[in-house]
Amino acid sequence: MIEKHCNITAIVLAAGKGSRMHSDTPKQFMMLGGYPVLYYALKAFQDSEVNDIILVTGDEYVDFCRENIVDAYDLSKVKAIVIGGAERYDSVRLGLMAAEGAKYVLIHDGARPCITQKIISDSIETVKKYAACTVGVPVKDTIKIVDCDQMGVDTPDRSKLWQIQTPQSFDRELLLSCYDRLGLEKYTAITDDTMIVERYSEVRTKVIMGDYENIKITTPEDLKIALNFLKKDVDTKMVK
Ligand SMILES: Nc1ccn([C@@H]2O[C@H](COP(=O)(O)OP(=O)(O)OP(=O)(O)O)[C@@H](O)[C@H]2O)c(=O)n1
Ligand SMILES: C[C@](O)(CO)[C@H](O)COP(=O)(O)O
Repeated sequence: MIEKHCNITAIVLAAGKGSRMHSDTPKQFMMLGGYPVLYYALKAFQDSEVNDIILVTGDEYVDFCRENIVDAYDLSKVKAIVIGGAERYDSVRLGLMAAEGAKYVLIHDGARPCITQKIISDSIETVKKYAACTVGVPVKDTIKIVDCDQMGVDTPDRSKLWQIQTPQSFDRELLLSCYDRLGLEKYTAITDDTMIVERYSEVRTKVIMGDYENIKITTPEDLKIALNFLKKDVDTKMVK
């Protein structure tokens, strides 16, 4: 049975250092089209059917986020600003613990500003049915497995490969129980939350179509690409 009325919380991650961006300012706080990168994801959730937003950031950026982003843009659904951890999954765990009362959580990279309302509503509809869901897109290029000398080892069948994005959406109790089983061990190879659910539960994650524009800003050229994707929305907002 699909539940209609339950608390849905977005957990927006913004505690990374952005080492691959090579910028003094973490990428989520860099300006893009007149707004901080992080603003776009928060605004998308503010305008969506999620009830609350938990923002996870570095301890030195809590005041900055509150004053310059949450209050400045009247993002009233942000119920807490939580201090993150060393790895992405540490930050998720801390956000998850703060999302008390949520039946479902949508975990999203603050560095993915091009998220759409369709992605959010499709994720909510799907997590209610499957308990674990991620958005992604089928890969367009050939993917090669290489060894440490960068010599080709194998070429997986592309028809089975998807590039995974966020939000990743879960029944909160399910994800919490998987994080409990993960414990405090350190795994550098954990790059998303669906891996944790695969490893520590029997639940299979439903993968749904995201959007090729829902890119993660990781390296400098991504800023130019995202700006193009966002430009029409930015122009519309600017004239309001
Ligand atoms: N300890 C961490 C690491 C990452 N993130 C967040 O997770 C998202 C995806 O991570 P990534 O792109 O890897 O960001 P960084 O860790 O900042 O980048 P890098 O790996 O280049 O240092 C980002 O919104 C980032 O702020 C986080 O909240 N806490
Ligand atoms: C969660 C993620 O965005 C899905 O593509 C990605 O795995 C995050 O990886 P990162 O190394 O933290 O950027």
